[in-house]
Amino acid sequence: MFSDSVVRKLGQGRFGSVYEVSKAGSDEHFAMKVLTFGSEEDFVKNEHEISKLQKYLHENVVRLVDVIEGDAAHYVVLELCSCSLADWMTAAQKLGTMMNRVTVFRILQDVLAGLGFLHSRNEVYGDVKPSTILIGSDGTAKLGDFGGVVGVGTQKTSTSAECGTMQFWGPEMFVVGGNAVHESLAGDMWAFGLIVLQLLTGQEWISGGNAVEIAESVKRFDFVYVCRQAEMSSSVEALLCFLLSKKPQERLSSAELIRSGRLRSILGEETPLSQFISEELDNTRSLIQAQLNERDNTISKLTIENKEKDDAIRQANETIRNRETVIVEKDELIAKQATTIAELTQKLGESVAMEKRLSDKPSTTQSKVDVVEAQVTEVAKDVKRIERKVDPEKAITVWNPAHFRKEGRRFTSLMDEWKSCFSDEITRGVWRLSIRCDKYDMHRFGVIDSSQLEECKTATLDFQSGASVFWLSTGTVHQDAKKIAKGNQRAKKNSVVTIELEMKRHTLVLFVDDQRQPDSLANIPQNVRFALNIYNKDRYADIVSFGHGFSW
Ligand SMILES: Nc1ncnc2c1ncn2[C@@H]1O[C@H](COP(=O)(O)OP(=O)(O)OP(=O)(O)O)[C@@H](O)[C@H]1O
Repeated sequence: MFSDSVVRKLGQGRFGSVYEVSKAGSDEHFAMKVLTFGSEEDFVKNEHEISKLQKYLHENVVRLVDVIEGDAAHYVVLELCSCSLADWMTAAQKLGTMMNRVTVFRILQDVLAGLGFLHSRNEVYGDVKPSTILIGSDGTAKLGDFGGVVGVGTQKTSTSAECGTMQFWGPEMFVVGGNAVHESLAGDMWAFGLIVLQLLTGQEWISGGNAVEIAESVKRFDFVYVCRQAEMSSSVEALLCFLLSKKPQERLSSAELIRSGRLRSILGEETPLSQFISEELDNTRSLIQAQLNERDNTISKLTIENKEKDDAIRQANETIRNRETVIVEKDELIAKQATTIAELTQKLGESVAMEKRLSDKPSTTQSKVDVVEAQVTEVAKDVKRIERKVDPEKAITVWNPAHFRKEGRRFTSLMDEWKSCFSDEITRGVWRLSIRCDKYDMHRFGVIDSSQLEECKTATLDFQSGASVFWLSTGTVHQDAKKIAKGNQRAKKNSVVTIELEMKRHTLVLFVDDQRQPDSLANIPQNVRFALNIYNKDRYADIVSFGHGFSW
């Protein structure tokens, strides 16, 4: 019925919060006290307070409207009052005003009536203080908190946290350890006396920050001294003498005080009540309004602050979420890099192992070198044998044919004589020889008929002898020593010139810098060798590549 209709928070007690609520479907407003229960003990305490409120109906007791029992709290719906006496006194203090005697009288009379009602039923209110006295919408003061109500003589010892504010305990209530004993009605009258003094002087008279200091302050308290200080009338002093006596049995009971009419005679004597009523109600209203405004301001300030805090928290959460995403991405990147590193490390390990395997086999390599060198020696002998047959007049130098097999080999002529080199005999397949000369002047290379080889070696090795079938000389391509190929490009210094021999078709094709030249040679004999021929000192030719080629 009252859910979802909270208008604002009215106050906060030790055992719960109080809210203004509106009743669904009506304009009626109430106060709702939320008494939570975390334990069986709390539950019993709440039930105690509720049962007392249910039991006592009086115009100076706050009216209980309804009780709703939730899973973890009792929702106690009460008549809505304007404020507590404590709120009013604080507001008056802030405005620098004092309550006039009539107001004071009216409030005290209401409180006394409430206490008298409870006391007549042998109940100790147990928590008389400005914050438990509520001012109703018509200005009537009411006892508003029944959590401390106990039957007279009930041996109830409670801690300061449970039973009201220690500043209002009578001196007899203090027992060892800062606890209170509530068993007599006189305790309520002491607190009532303190409220009289506080309302008349606008000041609190019991001080102290902790239980021991407060107990000391109560025991030392001397109302006569206070009355003199505050220049109270003797009649007020006389009244307080019967309320603030250190001996409980000397205090007036609520019934005696009501019967005696002392409150009216002392406080109401100066001005007839009627004169002040309307003025006082106005004052009350403006004070209450001032206080309500202040509360609203505080609430709106807190709302703004809370909103700012919420925004800040939201932003911080957003930043954290973004950072978490970046961290996850970085983690993934690191994981990927770790995998790559592991793979590379494995590959490195494999290549180190391979290197080690290779370096462990020097003897194999060495033996290959030995074989090659032996072959070279054999070939050198061969060459010498051939050279011996050469006509010294027309001597030519023949290089080792094995040179052809080595890419990058450079042939150099140091003397002014022909120098030649012939590859092994070629009978089948496709073969290519690429060569780069410092100058194509006096360089020749091509293929030569094997059957003509001896003649070529012994004769001045001039390809014009007819033994040659194809060659390049002074940058020009020649065929059969006579014919200059048509349309073929001239080779320049450092051009790479390639000849491709195809033994199936018996053709020889020329390339200059990878450009196939139009004029090629057919009818190449069955058995041929590649030939390289240099004339002139300090000339050289590099074999760029030699081996099986591809047919075009
Ligand atoms: N019926 C009511 N109408 C208007 N305001 C109320 C009502 N009941 C309580 N309040 C406000 O809520 C405040 C807290 O009330 P509550 O009874 O919970 O605690 P208290 O008696 O002030 O303190 P404690 O319970 O700690 O002694 C009061 O001081 C008062 O300002």
